[in-house]
Amino acid sequence: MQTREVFVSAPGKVIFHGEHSVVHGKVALAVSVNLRTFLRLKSTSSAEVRINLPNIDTFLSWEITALQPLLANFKGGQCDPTELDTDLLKRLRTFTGISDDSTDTRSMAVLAFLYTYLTIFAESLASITLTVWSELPTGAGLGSSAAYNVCLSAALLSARESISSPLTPQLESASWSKEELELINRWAFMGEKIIHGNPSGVDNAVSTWGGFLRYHAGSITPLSWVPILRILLTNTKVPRSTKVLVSGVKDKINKFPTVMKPVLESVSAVSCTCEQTLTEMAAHGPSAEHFNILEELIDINQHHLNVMGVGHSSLDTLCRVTLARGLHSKLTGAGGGGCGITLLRPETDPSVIQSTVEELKTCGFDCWETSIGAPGVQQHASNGLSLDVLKILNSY
Ligand SMILES: Nc1ncnc2c1ncn2[C@@H]1O[C@H](COP(=O)(O)OP(=O)(O)OP(=O)(O)O)[C@@H](O)[C@H]1O
Ligand SMILES: C[C@@](O)(CCO)CC(=O)[O-]
Ligand SMILES: [Mg+2]
Repeated sequence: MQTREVFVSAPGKVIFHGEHSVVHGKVALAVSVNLRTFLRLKSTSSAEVRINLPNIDTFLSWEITALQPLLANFKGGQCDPTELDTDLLKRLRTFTGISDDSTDTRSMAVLAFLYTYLTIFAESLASITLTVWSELPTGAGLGSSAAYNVCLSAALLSARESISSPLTPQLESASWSKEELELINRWAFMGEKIIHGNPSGVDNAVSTWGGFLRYHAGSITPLSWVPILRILLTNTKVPRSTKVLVSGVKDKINKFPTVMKPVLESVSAVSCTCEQTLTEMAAHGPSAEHFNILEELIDINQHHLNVMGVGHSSLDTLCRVTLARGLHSKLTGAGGGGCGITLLRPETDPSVIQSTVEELKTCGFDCWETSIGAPGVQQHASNGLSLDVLKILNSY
């Protein structure tokens, strides 16, 4: 391994429509946001692997000689992952003392990291230190797990020289080829399986590719023709676990298949109608009627998500406060708390936005206007990062 230092970053996302249904093969529409996770990987000579995760107050290291036996029965040489190696994951759980039903933040982050590190470096475990820091709230529906997994995969694959280093001396930031991005995405999906249990793959796809995507049963279609949309993001700060919520929806579908399947189908139709409307808006210019349709679709989907059991009283509050000012909101991501999105119309008066944000803040929520369509995973030169981010990444 030649690498001394690698910097990468990957964005979070909002799901416009299709969360949960997408896990069951339905259509979702999602877009990257301008909040990113950053990672610094450094080669060391300490004969250990170290991970610093300041967002979750986790700073751990393992001796390479202690990790090596975990690979004893490993089939090895996996250069393109398709399935999670459940034997290795089981050995990792025993090694770390993390039980099968554990969903706590630190356990999930550590398992995903060790699994990705061991499988990528199986042939020769390298001495490295990784520091990951994110602008995204952890576990709030904005794809923090996907951005984490995409950064891990990109940095580890790059350090292992399984993918190139796209940076040239003239560039501050650069991305990889289509084939290399596909590999990063597939590896990140393994990490998502560890954190989400049964992920659809939409979150890691958006974090890898960036932009606005239609996602359907593993097939990713970038939407290049979309109008400029203004979105208010609200974090209710109610903690939740995507894994637990996804598994709750599955239980409900198994219990009431004839009741729930039409709901999933209807959400899929909402995604398709939304896509159609966005395409028309981009082609002919947005009209008030287009915005009426987008708002109605938001309301319909929010009701469906409540039917799936992933609503929360904090999200009801968000919908009520915004609707009182004529604005429409829905949860985004796995729900159960976490974040919601509110669509702003071009004619929405700035004073209305300001008073909405103020009232949401008095409810104890964080609320801000976000910009969407950020670039996907990137490698950075140190001068391609802001001084603030660099200071954090270099302080461990
Ligand atoms: N900055 C980070 N540092 C360490 N671990 C992180 C970080 N961001 C995310 N994680 C890991 O991802 C987990 C959160 O994943 P989860 O899927 O529950 O939420 P999310 O990805 O933010 O929301 P959603 O999946 O609904 O978009 C955390 O518990 C932690 O294990
Ligand atoms: C709830 C879900 O649909 C989206 C989480 O952002 C889960 C997934 O697609 O993996
Ligand atoms: Mg997640």
